[in-house]
Parts: sequence; structure tokens; C-alpha cells
Amino acid sequence: MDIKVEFQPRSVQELAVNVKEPPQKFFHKGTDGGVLDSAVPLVDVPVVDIGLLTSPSASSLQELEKLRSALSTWGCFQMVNHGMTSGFLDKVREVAEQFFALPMAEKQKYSKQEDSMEGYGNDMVFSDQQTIDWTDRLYLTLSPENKRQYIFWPQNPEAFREVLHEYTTNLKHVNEILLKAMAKSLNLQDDSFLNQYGEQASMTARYNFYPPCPRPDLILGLKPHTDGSTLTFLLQDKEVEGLQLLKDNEWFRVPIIPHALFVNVGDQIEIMSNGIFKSPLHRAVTNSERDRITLAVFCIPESDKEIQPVDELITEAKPRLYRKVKDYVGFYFQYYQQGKRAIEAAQI
Ligand SMILES: O=C(O)CCC(=O)C(=O)O
Ligand SMILES: [Fe+2]
Repeated sequence: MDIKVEFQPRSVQELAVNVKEPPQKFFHKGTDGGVLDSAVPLVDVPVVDIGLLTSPSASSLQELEKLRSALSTWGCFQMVNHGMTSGFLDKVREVAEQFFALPMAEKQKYSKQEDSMEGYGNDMVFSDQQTIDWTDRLYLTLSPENKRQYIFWPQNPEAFREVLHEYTTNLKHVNEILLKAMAKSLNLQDDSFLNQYGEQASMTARYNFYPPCPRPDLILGLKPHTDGSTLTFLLQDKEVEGLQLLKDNEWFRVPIIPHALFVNVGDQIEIMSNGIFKSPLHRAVTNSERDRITLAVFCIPESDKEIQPVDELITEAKPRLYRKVKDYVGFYFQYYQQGKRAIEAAQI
């Protein structure tokens, strides 16, 4: 008797190598159909110099204004002069590349458990209707350090942990500078956003690995979403483009600047700023030729801290838009997997 055994891939990476026609669950339907429109224009995302934001010179004021304008129109910017050398950023990219290039059995030593986020794996499936993203991920808690689960931190390549630790230390510092600068740019006290953070604020990393996809016209690497963070730092692939942003109902491609980090506002800053800073809708598209690897680091306030719009930003002309929320990230992911925006639950 001829028994047909269906191939069960353990990752999108494996699927990409072994299957010519991807399963239906990856295909976007409805309004998301026909995702890759080759005519998507490139957006000129503002470039902000972190060194200038903290300098006592007149150019500091100009840079603060650039930051305010970038975050209130696009909700993002390309960050330069962040204190990390190009060589170091290359190292961060290199260890990620080396990890995803390991044999499956080696990567699976860091597999996430079914019901948790952390570790190596792909989309959690909540329903048959869900569209699955064409990506494998490695998800890690970076800080607070006592919450790190080292069982998920690769020991191969050898430099992985040390490089990621150094990257975390740098981003923590930059995050503080930025939150203060953002408050200052709105004429608020420096710590207006930071004081909603709490002592146990966290940072999490998501390595996104997008293998080549045979149907980039119908399959997305990451479905349209906003981030549940305060700020997200994205280290883009150095050569392969794929990030797109929605503005006024039109998609735009985000260019690669190899030594810059792409920074975007997440929902929690949209809430704290009473809607002045925008959490942009974005997605990652696929391509049929090359792997693409990105590293997103999400900054998140302490989970039992309530966050809400800063008092001074609620005026008669601009009434309060969002209610108080707690543990935003907790319910964010369920909304995300259903293709819905969690911030709507916080809207008044
Ligand atoms: O890979 C990208 O370009 C986008 C990643 C992203 O948006 C995310 O991880 O939230
Ligand atoms: Fe994102």
C-alpha cells in the first residue's frame, strides 16, 4: 500500500527549502491580498543625531524639533551617532546570521515552549483563520537581567551572549536619552515619560529570520501591525530591504542605512503622549531570493505600572484620547495574532 506521509516542517526556514507551494495558512486574504505592489515608493525617514540631542548647543534645539516632527508625522526616524560603531553593529548582525545558519537540531535546543513567547520558534496559532507570518524568530528577555532566561540564549556562536549583552547596555542608555529628549521636545519635564516606566522596566529582543519566499506577491514576512512597546529599536538587515510603513493609507518602503538604527514609536508612547507621537503601522514583505534577518528590541514599562497620557498633554483643545492601561503587552499579542490593533481597547 502506498502511504503518503505529509512533510511536517519545524520552521519556515525548513519549509522554504522543502516545499514549492506554501500552505494556504500563509496566504493573505481580503484587503491584505496582493501585498507586494512593486510600485511602493521609498520614504525619506528623518535622520536624527543622538549626540546633538544632548549637546548644549543651538543645534540641539533644531535636532529636538526634528525629533518631535518626525515622531508626530511618521512615528519613526533613523538614529545615528548612537555610540555604537559600524563594526559592532556588524558583529550583532553576524552572530544572528551564524545562529540561524546552524543545523535545525542545534537551533531547537533553544525552542520555545508551546504557551510561551521566549525562545526559538514561529507564530503561535490561535485559530484556523489566522494568517501565519513567513518568519522564524528568536525571542529573548534582555532586561531586567534577573528575568533573563539563559536557557534560550544561544551558546553557539560563542560570541552571541556577550555581543547581545553589550548591545542591550548600549540601547538602555540610548532609550533614556531619547525618552528625555522626546519629553523636552514637547516642553515637558525631562522625566515625564520615564517616570511611567518603573524600576523593573523591560527590554525584549526579537530576531526575525525571513527565508526566501516563493510567493512574495501574496505572503508577508510580518503582517501589518503596530508595536506594543514604548520605543522599538530595529537593526535592519544590511543588504536586504523589506520594512514598509503605512501613512495616509499608502505603503512606503523604509531604506537601509547600515550604520543607523531604525527607531519607531510603539503604542505605549502613543498613549503617554496622548496621540501626539504616532505608533506607525508597519509590515515586513518577503522576497524570493535572499534571507533577510532583522533584530527588533522592544522597550516596555514595568508590567504592573499603569500608563496613561501625561497630564500636561490633555487640554480643552486636545482632550484625553486614552484611558489608563496596565500590562499592555499582555493583551497586545492576542490582538496581534488576530490581525487587530490592541490600542483600540485603550481608546476613549
Ligand atoms: O523585520 C522588520 O523589518 C520589521 C520587524 C518588526 O516590525 C517587529 O519585529 O516588530
Ligand atoms: Fe514591528
